[in-house]
Amino acid sequence: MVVVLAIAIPLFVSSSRKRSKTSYDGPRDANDPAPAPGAAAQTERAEQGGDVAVLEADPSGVEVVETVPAEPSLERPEPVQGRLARLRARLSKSNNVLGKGLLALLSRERIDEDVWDEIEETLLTADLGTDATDDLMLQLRARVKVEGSRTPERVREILGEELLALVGPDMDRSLATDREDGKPSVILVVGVNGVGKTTTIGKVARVLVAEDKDVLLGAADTFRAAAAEQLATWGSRVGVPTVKSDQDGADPASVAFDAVKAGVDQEVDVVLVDTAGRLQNKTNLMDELGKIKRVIEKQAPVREALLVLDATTGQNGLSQAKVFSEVVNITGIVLTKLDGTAKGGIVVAMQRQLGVPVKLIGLGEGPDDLAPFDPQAFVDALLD
Ligand SMILES: Nc1nc2c(ncn2[C@@H]2O[C@H](COP(=O)(O)OP(=O)(O)OP(=O)(O)O)[C@@H](O)[C@H]2O)c(=O)[nH]1
Repeated sequence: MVVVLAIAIPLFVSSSRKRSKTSYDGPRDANDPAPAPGAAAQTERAEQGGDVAVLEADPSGVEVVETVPAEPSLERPEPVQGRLARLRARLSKSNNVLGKGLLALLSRERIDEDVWDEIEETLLTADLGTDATDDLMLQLRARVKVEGSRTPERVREILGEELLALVGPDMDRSLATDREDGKPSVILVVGVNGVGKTTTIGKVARVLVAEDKDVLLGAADTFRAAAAEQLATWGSRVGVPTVKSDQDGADPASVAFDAVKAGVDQEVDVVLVDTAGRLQNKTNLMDELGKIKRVIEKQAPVREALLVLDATTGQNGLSQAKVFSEVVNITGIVLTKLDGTAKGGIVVAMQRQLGVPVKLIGLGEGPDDLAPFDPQAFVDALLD
């Protein structure tokens, strides 16, 4: 099998990233090994605008081809700070149903059983799930009773506090993106097809580049040939290399192995591994993902397994989610397409069902439309 490692070398780096980091062809950090003989000449040729192809024998018998297309300039990803605040308008559908709808109902002077029924229906419509809806109803009834007359400001405060408690402000939503024990952090990304895995990996790579991390992508979604190409394109826009196979239907575990090996050899901070979601049955899925994880862990532990879920599928996504969580130890959820749904309550439902935090949310198709999930900013966006 031939594995292609596509590395985009910029001619002009407009961002503040260190020039050498984007090429991964020489000493990038203080602790990096000395460059291989010829590396300087290779970089020089690339800087002059030429393509470079390096063939080398991999100890596992896999032929590795390294191509270095010259790129005029790299994109500069947006800083991550305050992204959810910037993207809050994208939650407008959820905001109208969950936030504004509830605020209006709870602000009524008299809240009789009919109004409570409407409140319950609103929560269920927003896909909060029955458990969370029951809990929130209990809390709201108790607080409204104690409160007596309510100003709109007070209603907003109460609802804000209760929604925040439901979303779980204390869950650890950090991503493992630092090297540990001299190894890169490997992040495995799983989920059914079409939920936005490849797009999410591309966006996460940009987030990491904005944080000045060295990143490498592994295209272990070998089911759809275009997926690997799509991933490599995302990477090349920000100078991140992709390890992929040039063969349709290649063994995904083998690509994952090569990607992590390249990540270890090149001393990157993070290796993000894309996987295919099109698997006919659970046994097949278990076998394939299990194998991918095993071969990766011959070289470095999988520090994160992110499950990507499409928010627009609502409660239907939950059964898929459960299957994946039985196969791999999910450490976080990425909820995509929250910009296209009124069902913002799905954040709470997913977390409750799977017992793991939503770490990232997708709020559009743009390259920087992915935000770290911040419970307070999320609740504020729903209510304001
Ligand atoms: N509106 C919106 N669209 C999104 C978001 N995330 C991904 N998409 C779109 O969803 C579609 C599918 O995304 P992919 O990344 O190809 O999905 P995938 O899970 O990798 O699919 P396969 O490779 O077929 O398994 C694309 O058109 C994306 O642009 C999001 O947060 N909001």
